[in-house]
Amino acid sequence: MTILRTEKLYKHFDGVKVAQDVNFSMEHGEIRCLIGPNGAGKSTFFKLVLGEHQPSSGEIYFSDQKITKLRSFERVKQGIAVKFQVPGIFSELSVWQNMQIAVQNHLHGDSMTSAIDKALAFVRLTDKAGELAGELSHGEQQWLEIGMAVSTEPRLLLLDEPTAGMTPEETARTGEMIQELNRKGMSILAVEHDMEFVRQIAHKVTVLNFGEIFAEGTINEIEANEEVARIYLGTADDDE
Ligand SMILES: Nc1ncnc2c1ncn2[C@@H]1O[C@H](COP(=O)(O)OP(=O)(O)OP(=O)(O)O)[C@@H](O)[C@H]1O
Repeated sequence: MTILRTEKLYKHFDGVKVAQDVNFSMEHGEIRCLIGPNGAGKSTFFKLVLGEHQPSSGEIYFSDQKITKLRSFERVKQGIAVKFQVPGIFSELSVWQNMQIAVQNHLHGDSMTSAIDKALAFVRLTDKAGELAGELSHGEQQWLEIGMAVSTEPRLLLLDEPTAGMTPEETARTGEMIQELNRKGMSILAVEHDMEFVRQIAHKVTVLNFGEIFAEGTINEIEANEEVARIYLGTADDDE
């Protein structure tokens, strides 16, 4: 059964096509990585899924329910969460207060407290609950955001470059976190540039180019695809 599916999705900005006939589908329980050159339309695709952009045409289905016309908050209620690349934390508030903001529209009282405790333990920030979010390291800030995104136990988690700016250790830890969430049943769609990280987590990879699905397959298939290498990975021999 699919968790996310798009049908002939198109998005134009003033005549410029940024999503073209995108027929995307991923299964429940899958970790999918979305890769592609700068400007390929990866963030736009996320925003379409989240309802931050309306498609020019086409449909979006979440767990077989059509969500194309739902507003963003309604999609969140259905079980879609996101962690964008640009930090969405309030640096002058504490780690706990940030978590509270993420959860308060969904839970109250004891259930809110226990959801926050659980999420903070998961991202290993329990000891830092009282610290200002702005004083956390870059990696910890990213994890706080992951904690905020998963605190409501979404069924689908969208991650936009979750390891950007991280040290190799932080990147490895983030990969483990994603795999742990996935073992608990969460489906994950991640935009990622770090191919080593993609190899660590992805069940399958989708390559976008000029708003179109250019290729799809396992990481081995994608890395062996010379056309992908030419447009993106920069490893193909162009000299022939
Ligand atoms: N609101 C907008 N108005 C007009 N054009 C836009 C808008 N948002 C994105 N675009 C254009 O759509 C194209 C796809 O952008 P998008 O940010 O989705 O690419 P991306 O694959 O996420 O790139 P990157 O890897 O650099 O983040 C780009 O040409 C961009 O300039």
